[in-house]
Amino acid sequence: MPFSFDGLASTSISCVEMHTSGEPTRIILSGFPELTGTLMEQRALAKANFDQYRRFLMLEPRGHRDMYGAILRPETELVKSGEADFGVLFMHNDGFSTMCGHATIAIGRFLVDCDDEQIFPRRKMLKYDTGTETTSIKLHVPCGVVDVDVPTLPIGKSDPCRPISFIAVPSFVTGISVMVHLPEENRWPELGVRDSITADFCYGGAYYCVINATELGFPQGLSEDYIQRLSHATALLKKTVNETSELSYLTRHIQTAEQGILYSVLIVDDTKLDNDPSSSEKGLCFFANQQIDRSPTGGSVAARISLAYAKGNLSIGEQRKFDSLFTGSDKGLRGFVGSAIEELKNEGEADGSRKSVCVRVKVQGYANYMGYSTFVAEAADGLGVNGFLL
Ligand SMILES: O=C(O)[C@H]1NCC[C@@H]1O
Repeated sequence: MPFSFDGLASTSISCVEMHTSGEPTRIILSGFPELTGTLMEQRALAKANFDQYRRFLMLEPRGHRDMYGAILRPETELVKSGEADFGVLFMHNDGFSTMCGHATIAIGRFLVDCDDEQIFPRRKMLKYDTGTETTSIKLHVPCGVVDVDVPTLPIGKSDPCRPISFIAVPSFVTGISVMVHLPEENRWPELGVRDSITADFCYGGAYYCVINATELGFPQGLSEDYIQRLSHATALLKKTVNETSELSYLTRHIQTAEQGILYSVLIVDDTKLDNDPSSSEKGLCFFANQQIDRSPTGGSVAARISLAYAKGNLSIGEQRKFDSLFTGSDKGLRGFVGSAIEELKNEGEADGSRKSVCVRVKVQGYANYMGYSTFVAEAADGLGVNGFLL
C-alpha cells in the first residue's frame, strides 16, 4: 500500500470482485453495518437503515448503473437450523432482489475458496464428493434455499475450468401468451399503431416477462446500437404490468400466494432462433432500475426452462444453452446451460385455479475472480457514505 487511510476514512468496506459471464458481483467481506434476525429481517433492516451503503457500493463514483453486489450473511434462521450452510443478500442499482443466479455462481466459488473462519465459520463442514469432485453448498437466499455445486480441486480450492451449477427454487409459469394492453402514456414509438403486446410470464426466484424482440417492436433483433430504445420500451412494459391490478396474478406465487413484482423484462432475440436445440437462445435482461445484465441471467434461465417445459418444448433432463447479447464464443464469455431436473407436484391455490407446471431447474455457468477492493469514505467527503446515478 503506497499510503494508509488511517485517520482519513470514516468508513472502510472490503470486497472481492468477481464476474460471471461478464456480469459483476461485488462481494462485501467486511465493513457493512451489523444485520440481525431472519434473512428477511436482515434484508428489511438493510433496506430501511443502510440503503446509503448499497448506494455507496453499487452506484457512482465507486460503482455504476449496472453494478451488482452481495452481502454475505453467515447467520440466518436456516443456517441455525442446519437447513442451509450460508446466507446471502443481493443488491443492485435500485434495492435488494430476491434471487440472483449469476451472483450465486460467483459466491459458490468464493465460499469454497474462503479459508477465513470469521467470514465463513462453517466452511469446514461443507461436503466434498470424491466421485464428482464437487463441493455442495446450501445457500439461503431471499427466495429460498438454492443448492450450489462447486467443482473442487483435490487441494480444496474451486476448479475454474469446470462449470458451477445451482438448482433454483421451484420455478413456474404464471402466464403464456398474455395480452398486455398499454395505456397511451405507456406506449413506445416502435409499437407503431399497436396498443398491446403479447408476452409470457414466469418465475425462477424472481418474476420475468419474456418477450420476443419482434413483438416488442424490434424486428431487426437485439443490438447494442439501440440499447436506449430497448430500455425505454421494456421500462414502459414493466411499469404497465406492475401498475395493472388485473395482471397482478402474473407476479403472485403459485404455491404461497405471496404477491411479488415484475423484476425484469427479458427480450429474446427471435430473429436468431433456429430449430437446432444445440444452438443457444440469445436474450437481453433489463432488471431493477433498467439495469442490463451482461450474463444470460441465471434466474431467468430457471424461469425460461419452466416456460419451455410448460409449452411442451423441452423434456426432463434435456439441456438448453442461453447467451446474452454480450456472451458467446466470439466474445470470450461463456453463456449458461439450463435443464429441468424434476417436475414437482403443484395443486395450485386452494380453489385449484392457479394450477401450473412447476419444475426444479439446474443452471450451469462459470465465474472468475477479478480482484479485491477496499472502499473508503473520507470524513471530509461531502458525498459521505452514499452514491448517485447519472
Ligand atoms: O443471474 C441472475 O439471476 C441475475 N443477474 C442480474 C439480474 C438477475 O438478478
